[in-house]
Amino acid sequence: MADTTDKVEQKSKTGQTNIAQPALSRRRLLGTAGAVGAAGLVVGGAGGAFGAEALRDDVAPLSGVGTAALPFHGTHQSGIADPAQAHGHLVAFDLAPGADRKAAAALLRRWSDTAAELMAGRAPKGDDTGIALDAGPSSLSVTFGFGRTFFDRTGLTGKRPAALEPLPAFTADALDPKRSDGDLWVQIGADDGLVAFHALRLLQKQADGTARLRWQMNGFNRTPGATGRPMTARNLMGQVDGTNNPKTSDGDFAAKVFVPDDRKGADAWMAGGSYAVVRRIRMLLDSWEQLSLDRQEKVIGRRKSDGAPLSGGTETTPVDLDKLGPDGSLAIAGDAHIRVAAPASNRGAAMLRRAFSYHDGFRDDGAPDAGLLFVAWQADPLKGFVPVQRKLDRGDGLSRFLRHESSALFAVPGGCAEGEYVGQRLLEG
Ligand SMILES: C=CC1=C(C)c2cc3[nH]c(cc4nc(cc5[nH]c(cc1n2)c(C)c5CCC(=O)O)C(CCC(=O)O)=C4C)c(C)c3C=C
Ligand SMILES: [Fe+2]
Repeated sequence: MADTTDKVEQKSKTGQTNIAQPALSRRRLLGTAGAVGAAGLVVGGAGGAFGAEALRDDVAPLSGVGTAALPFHGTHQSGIADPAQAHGHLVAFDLAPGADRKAAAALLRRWSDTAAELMAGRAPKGDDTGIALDAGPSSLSVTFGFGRTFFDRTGLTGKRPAALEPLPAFTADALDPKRSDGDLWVQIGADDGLVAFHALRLLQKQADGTARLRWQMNGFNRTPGATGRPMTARNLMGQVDGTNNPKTSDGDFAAKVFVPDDRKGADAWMAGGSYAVVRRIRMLLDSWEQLSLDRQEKVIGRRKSDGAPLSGGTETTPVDLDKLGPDGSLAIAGDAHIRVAAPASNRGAAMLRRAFSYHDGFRDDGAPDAGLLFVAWQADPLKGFVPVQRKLDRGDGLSRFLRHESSALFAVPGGCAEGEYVGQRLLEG
């Protein structure tokens, strides 16, 4: 998951703007006041002496979540380097029989135009459902990608990137083909559930006749403002997840995540783009929750409370994989998830993890059908997800609590300029 520490500052770094909205709805203002009031109640309830201490600087002021907007136009698509939003929809479509390259281009144009309007907080052109009428953009992002099968169906086989070769089979895979792969992929994220669903519904309607829904998954993350101490998000196992992601401020961030601009040959159209590996990973929460806190922390190699590595320090302290404990054993166990997944254990292989949690009810045995919609972004899957998953698949401490249930790989082109649409360089180049 993308690092969400110091979210306000990071959002501005990644191009997010706050749209001035003089007409904030009454309900929105009441909601903010209500949240502040609730925080006040907690402070008051904790007693007088503690009340003063609770007014510490590290409690962030609540802000208008609805006013934040991400840019649709630019070098890269939004929804990659930006912090993951509170609500997510991942959707794959297959082209309808007879839909050709021209039809696909028209669809990407329709989708891009609509996404640009919605992300700016404007009403879409044409018919609207009204689902998000009184809401601001709420950090909406809409990100489009192409699956391997798209290229044959549109006569573009010659432009299919080598990086879209199918992912290798892993021994722990229990993949459902109906919820895997797809010709087209749309990732929608927003900090408001109605704004996210509104985008999903409009794009689905606009696909009518050209593309059919193949699979759809819904996810969530912590809502901005839900905690007074904004930090890296937690997953459904309770772990702080996303700490050691590449940071946008790292000198080599772009090299790890985005396809370089000087790309030549069949996949030159992918300049500024990225490859998304999408995996629905169910967590075996009944088994996981039976582990003691100590065992859970050893499985990951980090403390559960604050995400600090077991080699010492705070969440952001670099991990010391060589550190020995007082008894002479490794502070971070040999099979700890962060040891096995670390770039240092995988010849530098790195990816940007930007996940959503999911909960789809309960299975027949009563276990939660819940886990992670794992989305990993990288310039080349063979230098990111693939070598790391190969290593994890040999059995890190976490693997026995996970089931990989679906998988897909998409080529996500760079962003487009105003007046253009995402994928234009592929479809018209
Ligand atoms: C193939 C790549 C990875 C899969 C699949 C994966 C699944 C997965 N991970 C967690 C929880 C955590 N992962 C953490 C770190 C981490 N994970 C990967 C890769 C995959 N994880 C990497 C590359 C790293 C960073 C390693 C490092 O350099 O230190 C952590 C620790 C905090 C963090 O750095 O993010 C947690 C927690 C779950 C629950 C999961 C599948 C459901
Ligand atoms: Fe992980």
